Amino acid sequence: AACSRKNRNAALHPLWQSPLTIPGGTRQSPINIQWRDSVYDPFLKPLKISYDPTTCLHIWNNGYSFLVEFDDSTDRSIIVGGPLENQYRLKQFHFHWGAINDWGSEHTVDSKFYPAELHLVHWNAVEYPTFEEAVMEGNGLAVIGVFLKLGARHEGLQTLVDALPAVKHKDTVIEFDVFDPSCLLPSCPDYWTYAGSLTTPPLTESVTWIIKKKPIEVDEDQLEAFRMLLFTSDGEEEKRMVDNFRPLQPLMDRTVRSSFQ
Ligand SMILES: NS(=O)(=O)N=C1NCCCN1
Ligand SMILES: [Zn+2]
Repeated sequence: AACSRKNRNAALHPLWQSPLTIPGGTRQSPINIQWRDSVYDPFLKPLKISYDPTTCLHIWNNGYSFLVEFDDSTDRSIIVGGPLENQYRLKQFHFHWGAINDWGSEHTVDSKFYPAELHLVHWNAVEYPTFEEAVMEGNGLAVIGVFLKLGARHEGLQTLVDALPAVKHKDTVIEFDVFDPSCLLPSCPDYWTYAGSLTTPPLTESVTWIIKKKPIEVDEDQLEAFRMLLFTSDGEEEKRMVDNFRPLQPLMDRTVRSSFQ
């Protein structure tokens, strides 16, 4: 239904029943990254990633996406460096994708959508005791975003794709006990970074985004495997899990920095 201007803030995103705009929000995500407006920052360090594949726990369909969750009770899977002042612990990764290949990513680059986007979610366990507390703090989270483009089959992703039929319905889970998510990262070290928010509830403005410049390639069958998941629980009328991305948010008073010239 069309939203008139006056109650635009009351508009809810059909998928998450969450506000399209956070009242007073000044650093919401996702955003369009205008390449020529990003500013090279020579002081940005290389991002250092060290994941222990045995910290992988399970895959579950939470009704928005499918999440691969990790044991974040120790510092065995962490990232450090880049724009970050502390080290951050890996908690989970998940994806956003479209019904067709023309869209699906949350961030865009020069207004171009990719068919899907991977988010690796980390929290600042140096300064905060739990993920739930870190979610409420401006420097609480760091999310690495990786674009997926249509191309060659991705062998590392395939082990994940093979497990998806077991989590077809909302609130289903399958054990997944060894996986190294660094196989899902492009080899190129280049990234953009900016201060933003979670793109699904609680939408808090607690995320240092690190968006990789280069996409990874996946093939059509692998994208189709994402699209056969369901938003709905077993026994309900089936709704395919597609278009689970939040609309673009205003940049406001922010600069996107690049680690490359
Ligand atoms: N798409 S996102 O920004 O990663 N949003 C998240 N919300 C809940 C906690 C994990 N991540
Ligand atoms: Zn996400």
